[in-house]
Amino acid sequence: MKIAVVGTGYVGLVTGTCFSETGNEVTCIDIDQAKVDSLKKGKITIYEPGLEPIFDRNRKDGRLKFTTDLAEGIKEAEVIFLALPTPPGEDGSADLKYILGVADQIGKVLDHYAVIVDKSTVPVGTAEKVHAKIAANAKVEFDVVSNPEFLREGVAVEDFMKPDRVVVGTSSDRAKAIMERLYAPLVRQGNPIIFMDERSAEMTKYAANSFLAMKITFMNEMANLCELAGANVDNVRKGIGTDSRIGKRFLFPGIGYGGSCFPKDVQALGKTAQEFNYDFKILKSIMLVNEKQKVKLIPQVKEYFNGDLKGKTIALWGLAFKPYTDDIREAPSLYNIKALKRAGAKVVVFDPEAMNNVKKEVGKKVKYASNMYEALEGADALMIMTEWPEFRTPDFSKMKDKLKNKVIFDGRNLYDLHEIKAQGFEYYSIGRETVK
Ligand SMILES: NC(=O)c1ccc[n+]([C@@H]2O[C@H](COP(=O)([O-])OP(=O)(O)OC[C@H]3O[C@@H](n4cnc5c(N)ncnc54)[C@H](O)[C@@H]3O)[C@@H](O)[C@H]2O)c1
Ligand SMILES: O=c1ccn([C@@H]2O[C@H](COP(=O)(O)OP(=O)(O)O[C@H]3O[C@H](CO)[C@@H](O)[C@H](O)[C@H]3O)[C@@H](O)[C@H]2O)c(=O)[nH]1
Repeated sequence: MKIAVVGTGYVGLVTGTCFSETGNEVTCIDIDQAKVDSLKKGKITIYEPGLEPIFDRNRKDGRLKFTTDLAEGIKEAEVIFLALPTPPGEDGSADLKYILGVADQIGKVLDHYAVIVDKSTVPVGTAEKVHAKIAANAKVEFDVVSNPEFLREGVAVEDFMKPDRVVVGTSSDRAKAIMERLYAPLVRQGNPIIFMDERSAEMTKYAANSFLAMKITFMNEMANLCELAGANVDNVRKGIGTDSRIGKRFLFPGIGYGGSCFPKDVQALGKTAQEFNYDFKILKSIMLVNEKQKVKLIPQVKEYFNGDLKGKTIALWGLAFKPYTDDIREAPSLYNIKALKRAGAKVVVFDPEAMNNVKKEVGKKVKYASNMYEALEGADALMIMTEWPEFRTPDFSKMKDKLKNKVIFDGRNLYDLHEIKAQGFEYYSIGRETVK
């Protein structure tokens, strides 16, 4: 099948690359000339484990092409994916200017029947808006389908190629048959394609992200209570996660959720509720708790230094919003850097992948170490922001040699309490007893 993907960012590149792998002819379109030039030369523009070999193979075989020209890119495409940004607008609701702008352009150049697919995360009612925009100019028949994407950064290829489910919202039998054919190689592995109406499909995406954010937030609040009550949240997590009605995943407490999706999508669903005059109380709580949780360790760091961080050097391990990505959008590390700087501390950071992105955002306000141990050289304390695997099994003696004070503030519960005690560290983590 010939398909086009408009927007070649994270989701667009994964979508285009994976669909070329299942034998389709894919053209990815982006307005960013530098991005398209780089992709044409074979230089991948995102860090995503496992994507590069598939990208290389299909590009070389001519199944994966790139262009900045929308009309050329969608020529003869049976399916046109919109994988465009939907950032929060000024009031927190999803900004549809990219989607509707492209829909307007498509209407002007479309010269054959095609299924236009909203792959971006868009509020309920968007498929109708996209339809109206295209219809204003289109001289041919077309359908608009909602097909939200559920991939996670870092495991995006796996999530795309073996989806738990594929959700397709459409009221057109013609579009349904095309989507069924396109997804057949992926859903054949036993994972269902769930057809529904457009509005329910749009709502499903926000429901999934908000539910997961709620699960994490619940555990963060449980962790805070466990600390006060002398319980261990890790035990509680295991105790409830084994109940299949609750499930083991997304129960890990920490310093809040971040990334390009949960924060904006919980906020946008809240805005949708407001539009319909519905007071969705739990969403408000999720956002409030998460804001506080991100900087939860800061008061403990201050207390350790008797309230004064001026002149103290704090080392940060981990900057990305989660491991296996260089993405720092809404990363808790950025909020902690800000809080530490505001309190007068010096900050030295290390992350295996996200250093360049942080340099662009934070510049010279912090010092950049070339490895995890260099970050500790003469530092007064260590804070852990991201659970990269190399931080899980460090050389503790090397750490003790370099750190001025043997103290760790761990936002990701990386270490066993007995082991860290045996190593002689003072250790603060989330929802567990402090080791002194
Ligand atoms: N990143 C994720 O993990 C993820 C997962 C599921 C869903 N989503 C959703 O998918 C959508 C896209 O997210 P993303 O992370 O891929 O965004 P992104 O910012 O990485 O990529 C968007 C791309 O669109 C391009 N673009 C902007 N205007 C354009 C135009 N007029 N024509 C062509 N290209 C244009 C940009 O240059 C950019 O390359 C969002 O709605 C997001 O919520 C993201
Ligand atoms: O038990 C957990 C699991 C996750 N997190 C945090 O939650 C955030 C989001 O993690 P994750 O969901 O793995 O990352 P994303 O790549 O943002 O993926 C989410 O957002 C995407 C964009 O909408 C969706 O497609 C995915 O299904 C959804 O998981 C990160 O800050 C994690 O540190 C926790 O604190 N505890």
